[in-house]
Amino acid sequence: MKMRNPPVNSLSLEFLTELLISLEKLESDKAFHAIILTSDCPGIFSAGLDLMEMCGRDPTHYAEYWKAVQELWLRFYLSHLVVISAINGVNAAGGCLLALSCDYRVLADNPKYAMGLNETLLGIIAPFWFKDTLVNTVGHRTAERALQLGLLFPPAEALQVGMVDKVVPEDQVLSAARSELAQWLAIPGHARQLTKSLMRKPTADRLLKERDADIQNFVRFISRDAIQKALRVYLEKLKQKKT
Ligand SMILES: CC/C=C\CCC/C=C/C(=O)SCCNC(=O)CCNC(=O)[C@H](O)C(C)(C)COP(=O)(O)OP(=O)(O)OC[C@H]1O[C@@H](n2cnc3c(N)ncnc32)[C@H](O)[C@@H]1OP(=O)(O)O
Repeated sequence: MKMRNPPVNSLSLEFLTELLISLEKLESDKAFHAIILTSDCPGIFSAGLDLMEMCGRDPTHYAEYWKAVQELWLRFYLSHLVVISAINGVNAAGGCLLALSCDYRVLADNPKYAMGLNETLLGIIAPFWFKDTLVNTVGHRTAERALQLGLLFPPAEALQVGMVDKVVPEDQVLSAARSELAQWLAIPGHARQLTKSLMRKPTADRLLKERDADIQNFVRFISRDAIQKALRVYLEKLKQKKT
């Protein structure tokens, strides 16, 4: 599955919906057993959630958007398919969450390709299920430091803390993901799927139990004047970087 939403694969509502439909199609076709998730945007895996969806819109839109974000995470996190990410670019916040929801992560060895949950740098907060997904991957202490500081880890550090499983030269990221896949596909499917569910269901259930409250919380938070201002300032900084 090659993500293509130029220029930065930001996860707009439309793009989230496309990803969701693609995933559902693959999951419902018995011929498919695995996905390699990668990017078609040079140097960028994903810039995360689309800030334009969270800025200057009305509460109904925020609620619709957040429901789609939740849905995509739940589907990826609990997918019965083997999902491996071949991370071939910088990967921030919501994009990093997508990679963390995969079963295995291969990252291209380029110092520019940092990844992490950098929400605090924007003056916003990673929701509890982003946090849980990170904790399940790197452990509590590393997650606590990474989340508070909004750290984006370059490849060597991402490997060291366990945020990714393998770092390979850039031209080998897809072949390395394919090689890894062979090992996962050699395991009896039902046993692997049930084990995945056993490991992940408690984390997903936390959100499933509180889904509506989580939407309301997001809408309340993102609608605050101070948060809207912080997002506008961040977007402006991104634009000024060019001049
Ligand atoms: C209670 C809970 C409350 C809230 C929870 C919210 C959780 C949020 C999760 C998120 O995912 S927030 C998004 C975080 N993402 C980032 O911080 C990444 C921001 N982007 C960048 O750092 C860079 O763009 C880059 C990905 C490193 C790429 O850099 P490059 O120099 O190649 O491109 P450029 O910066 O010029 O961007 C091109 C173009 O794209 C716009 N852009 C970038 N990122 C986003 C984004 N996330 N959403 C929307 N638009 C984005 C950027 O402004 C440029 O636009 P322009 O061409 O019109 O100037």
